[in-house]
Amino acid sequence: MSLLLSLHMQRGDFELNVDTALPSIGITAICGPSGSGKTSLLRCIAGLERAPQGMVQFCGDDWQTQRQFLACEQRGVGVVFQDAQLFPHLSVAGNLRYAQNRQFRATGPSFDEVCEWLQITALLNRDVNKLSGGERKRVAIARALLRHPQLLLMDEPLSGLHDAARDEMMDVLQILPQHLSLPIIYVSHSFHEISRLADHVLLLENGQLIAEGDLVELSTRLDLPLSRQQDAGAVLNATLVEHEADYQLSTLQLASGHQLSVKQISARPGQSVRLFVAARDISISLDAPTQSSILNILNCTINTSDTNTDSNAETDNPVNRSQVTVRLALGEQYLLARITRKSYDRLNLHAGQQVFAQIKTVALVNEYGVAS
Ligand SMILES: Nc1ncnc2c1ncn2[C@@H]1O[C@H](COP(=O)(O)OP(=O)(O)OP(=O)(O)O)[C@@H](O)[C@H]1O
Repeated sequence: MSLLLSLHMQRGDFELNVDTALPSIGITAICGPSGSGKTSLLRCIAGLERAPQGMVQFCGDDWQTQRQFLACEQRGVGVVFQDAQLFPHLSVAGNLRYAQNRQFRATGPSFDEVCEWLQITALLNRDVNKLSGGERKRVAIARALLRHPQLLLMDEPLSGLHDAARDEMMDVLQILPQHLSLPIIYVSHSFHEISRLADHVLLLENGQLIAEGDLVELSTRLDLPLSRQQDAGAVLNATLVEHEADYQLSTLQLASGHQLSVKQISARPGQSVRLFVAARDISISLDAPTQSSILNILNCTINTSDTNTDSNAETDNPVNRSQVTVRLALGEQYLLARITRKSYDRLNLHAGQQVFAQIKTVALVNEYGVAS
């Protein structure tokens, strides 16, 4: 663990309390609803804000103790804000050169490498005031990386982008950890973003850390708000088995031995891939369907169910709710299935029952990524 945090801060009615140790590799997401304290926590880590009772230590270096407080510049962190904050009087290249001339460390990626990863080489001579929202964000990330930070912090870097630009940005961000050996902390309220990008997750609610851990494990826990979101689902680790070139499909295998067909992906056999299976894309059958167009029919066991799924329902009584989220065990991994309470009752589903989960292959299109 490289980033030790003990942060306690009171602001009117809002109280932030976070004690944790974050991993030194990969992307850690800070996730939670609006006002839960995500940005406040990020700013405390960056040294842009001081929690009066706080301790921050990075790789053995004290950034904040009772007696000292290093400012952002002294911590050597790169920060990407929601609104990019580019220098308006400088071109794209000018913004990048400004950062390159103020590097925290000698070691780090080159100018050309960063421009290639962020796909901004063609933009270098452009006026930053005439860039699209997505382009501005990519330049802001490049600028942060060119300072050679030892930690990269990003606050909702995809906010304000339309769906297509958001997907493009996620493609770019997804490959960054493969090139960089620095930890990234990523603030977002979007489970869709987090399921694609993060390895480790901190969940905040009203300033309190309610859960923390590996995304694969947290994504299917029914006691956490992630499983109640509209876009809830399971993040799974799988291995690419083979490609079916004739059908433009690829076969993935889970640790349990279950196999899944997905749209052909650009990984090699044996390579690890991450897969996201949305809860709403799974249906449950008591018998193995034999005449079905659905390719992915997985034999699994009901682990547990959440009858309080539609949290916006007007009543707290589970009996009056329309949806149920069912957690299905595939060996050590889990899937979530979102079904109607009517189907749940009609099939008399219960924990321990053997069932078949059906997942349409086309529902898995674009929901995967090659693991870093
Ligand atoms: N400068 C400030 N002064 C006083 N209160 C603040 C300040 N900034 C934030 N707050 C309050 O602190 C709480 C946490 O805010 P914060 O911005 O950290 O939440 P968040 O989870 O990042 O929210 P969002 O997703 O809406 O950006 C909120 O109640 C907010 O109103």
